Amino acid sequence: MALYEESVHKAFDRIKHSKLNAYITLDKEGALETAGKVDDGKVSGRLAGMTVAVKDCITTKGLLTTCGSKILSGYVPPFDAEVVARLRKEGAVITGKTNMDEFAMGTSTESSYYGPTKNPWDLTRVPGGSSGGSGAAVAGLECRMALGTDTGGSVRCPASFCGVVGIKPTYGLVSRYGVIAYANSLEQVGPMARNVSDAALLLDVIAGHDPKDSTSVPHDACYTDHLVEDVKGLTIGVPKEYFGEGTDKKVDNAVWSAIMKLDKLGADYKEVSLPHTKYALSAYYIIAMCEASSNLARFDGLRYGLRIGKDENWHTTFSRIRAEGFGEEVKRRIMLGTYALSEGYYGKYYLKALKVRTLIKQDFEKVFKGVDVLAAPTMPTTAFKIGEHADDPLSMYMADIDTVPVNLAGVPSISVPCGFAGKLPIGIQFIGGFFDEPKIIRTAHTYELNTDFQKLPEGF
Ligand SMILES: NC(=O)C[C@H](N)C(=O)O
Repeated sequence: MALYEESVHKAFDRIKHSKLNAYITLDKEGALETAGKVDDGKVSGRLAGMTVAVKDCITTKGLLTTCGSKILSGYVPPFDAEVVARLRKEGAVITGKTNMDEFAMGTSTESSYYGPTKNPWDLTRVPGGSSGGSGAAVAGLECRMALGTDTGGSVRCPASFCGVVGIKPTYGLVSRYGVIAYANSLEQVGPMARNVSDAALLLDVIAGHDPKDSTSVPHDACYTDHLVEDVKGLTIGVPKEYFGEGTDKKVDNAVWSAIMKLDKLGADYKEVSLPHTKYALSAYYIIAMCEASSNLARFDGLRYGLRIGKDENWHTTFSRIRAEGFGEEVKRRIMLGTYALSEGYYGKYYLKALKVRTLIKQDFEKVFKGVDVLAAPTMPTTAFKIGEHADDPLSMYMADIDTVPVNLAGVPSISVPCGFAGKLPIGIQFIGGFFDEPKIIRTAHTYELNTDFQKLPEGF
């Protein structure tokens, strides 16, 4: 059997016996077809023959796309998202659609209608979210790389919990055309992979201007050119608000060891402050829920997706479909977002949150005048137990404390493994200024080359 076809068979064999529930939909037939064409020399490109899994909120022509929700049951898009079209153009072998928190709302992948995904390092724990299926599939060798989306940490959190690499690009760098929107002003599609080189390669393919997305920015760069081992003269800022209280001691220590390692390799570090960090979570959740309440108004089951009961008047049918089709967390956010946007509360919540967002952005702009990159924990803890936050949504929101400021500001960040607490991986994030992906990729790559935290979970 030819080389790439064989690698597809291997991946699908692993998936068949997997306990992870990383995928919602598989496309073995399509994957074998593309791999066969690569083997025959009919398809080529920078990702030729490489297996890539795609988060289920990114539309794929002819392939079920559910966003982890019952309301999109049976929805098969007639078009590809721009990022998917770019994958195909470069010869990628798309394995299938990965599990996720419903409409990307969550930090654990537990809110998926299709059941929770398990963490390959410990099956009793969550893989992080909302791109938990992508993180688990990469860590569990069920694909070589994957796409996720990061609205408030959804790529970096599962990267951290699953011991892989994840990038949240600068806002506007990657097209959102064909990405089912949760909170447009915050989200970006980002690569996930087992090492920085693969993540940079995937970013090369998906980044770049797309006239079909009005927020897409013309900006050319080759990220794989920056896979150099060199941090000499680089100044690393260590934001004091990201350490200490609320952060697991083991996470704190691992991140500090990473900073010391980079110092030894020739970088300098200094403590800095991002003083508005403490307001980031509230601002993020208000803005994200407001945008979600507006975005999700389009799901009425009348044109596509779930259709139940017999059709009655418009209002009854519409309400029944939405009541049945959306899960609890999605409903909570629609209601809270609608409330925050309503007359009398709009100024008090939504407008205020936007003002806080500006202050947070300014914090980053100021700090990057004195440092090249920032280093901080990606998550304040390692992967938590499935069900641990089930009855307390607020405690789940709190886990996003270190990731959401980056989305509010629009700057890029990369998460890489930096140690273990017991058998559970810990992640460090390197944050850059606008379009400073080359710098954070160089820092992460140099760090990765000088450490050995790129391990496979036991049994894989
Ligand atoms: N979508 C994300 O980036 C995840 C974030 N925890 C949220 O629920 O909004």
